[in-house]
Amino acid sequence: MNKIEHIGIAVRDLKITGDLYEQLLNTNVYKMEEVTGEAVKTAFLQAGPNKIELLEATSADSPIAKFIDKKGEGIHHIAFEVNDIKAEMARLKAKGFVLLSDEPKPGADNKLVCFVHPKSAGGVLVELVQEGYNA
Ligand SMILES: CC[C@H](C(=O)O)C(=O)SCCNC(=O)CCNC(=O)[C@H](O)C(C)(C)COP(=O)(O)OP(=O)(O)OC[C@H]1O[C@@H](n2cnc3c(N)ncnc32)[C@H](O)[C@@H]1OP(=O)(O)O
Ligand SMILES: [Co+2]
Repeated sequence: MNKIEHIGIAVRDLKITGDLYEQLLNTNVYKMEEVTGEAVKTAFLQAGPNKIELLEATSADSPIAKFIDKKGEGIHHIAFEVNDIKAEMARLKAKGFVLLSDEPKPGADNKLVCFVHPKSAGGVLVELVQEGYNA
């Protein structure tokens, strides 16, 4: 794992919370993108070297909708950058971590992603992201 690539925050309204975070971080949303495979739309802000990903559900069965229904708005996941997502998935699987997909999936921001079940990671939803994937 190279670094924290982004922190994912579940929000009810991307525009409202995006505006709030622009004030908070004194910066602008630099990218908005829908990820249909995850039933989410995202907004990205940069805080120095760190990235914040705001996520709004696009359907009632979105993981973000379920999360907000259960826990309210707030930090949803931590994403780590990896060099070789398939090798990392194999390494984690061999160590007994529960992965939420057998293969990496297309993510936002031209990434390839996979998730580790929060029950495997001390109650934290962990995302692995590999840079430079072009769907
Ligand atoms: C890929 C696009 C973008 C990117 O970065 O490129 C994204 O990040 S998309 C982010 C949205 N997509 C996902 O989150 C996909 C992975 N998530 C899932 O598959 C589910 O949300 C899952 C399996 C984590 C939970 O789904 P489930 O249907 O099992 O919901 P439950 O409410 O029954 O949860 C079971 C259990 O886990 C706890 N939980 C759920 N979500 C989280 C979370 N984000 N962080 C910590 N814990 C979580 C939940 O509280 C339940 O625990 P319990 O003790 O039973 O209450
Ligand atoms: Co993410």
